[in-house]
Amino acid sequence: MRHNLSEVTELIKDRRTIYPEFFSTRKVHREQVELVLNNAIWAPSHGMTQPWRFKVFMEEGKDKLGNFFEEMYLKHVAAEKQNPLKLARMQNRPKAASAVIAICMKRQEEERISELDEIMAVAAAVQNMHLTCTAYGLAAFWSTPGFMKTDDMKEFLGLGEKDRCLGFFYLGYPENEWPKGRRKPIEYVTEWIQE
Ligand SMILES: Cc1cc2nc3c(=O)[nH]c(=O)nc-3n(C[C@H](O)[C@H](O)[C@H](O)COP(=O)(O)O)c2cc1C
Repeated sequence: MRHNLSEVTELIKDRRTIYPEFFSTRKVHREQVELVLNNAIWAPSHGMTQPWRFKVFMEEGKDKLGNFFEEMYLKHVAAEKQNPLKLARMQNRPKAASAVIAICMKRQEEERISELDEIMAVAAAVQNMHLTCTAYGLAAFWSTPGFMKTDDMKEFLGLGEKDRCLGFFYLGYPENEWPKGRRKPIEYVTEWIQE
């Protein structure tokens, strides 16, 4: 065995989504965010395109992001569906976090690799990030608001026409006890074909 399998399994099972409303005021340092990103980039990618791109919002950058979220919510959520509580949450979440990382996918100019493969590679990178956070004891949340798909978002993040924003990754320290997770056992999700 090349690694401690029980530790790896423990880490994978311990990874949890913790929302920014449950982050404490303790700050995550830039060096920690750098380590999280340095682990992200070891994800696999088809053709080694390494399509992940990150925009890290910290300090005052988070205010900019929160204000932009407010604007996007008001613009892109139909007036009759708007909810003041959801709007306030959207705007306040970046403030509650130490860092918010915009998760982006850079599309290859030649489009040799399928868009789905590029997106899956970025998702693998996000899992690396989330596991690294868990190892650190950091709370993290991958958010995918509907307006991430808009041209406004692309412009805000400086993305190209074929690139994609795949959501926002919030980091902080948890305020409360680490939550427990649950999953359906593999019998519910697996079919074995042996003959
Ligand atoms: C691609 C992706 C997008 C997600 N987007 C949201 C989201 O927009 N809002 C939300 O509340 N949770 C979101 N989540 C978190 C899931 O709700 C969470 O992973 C799930 O409830 C399982 O909990 P766990 O992460 O603690 O195991 C997302 C998760 C993934 C993988």
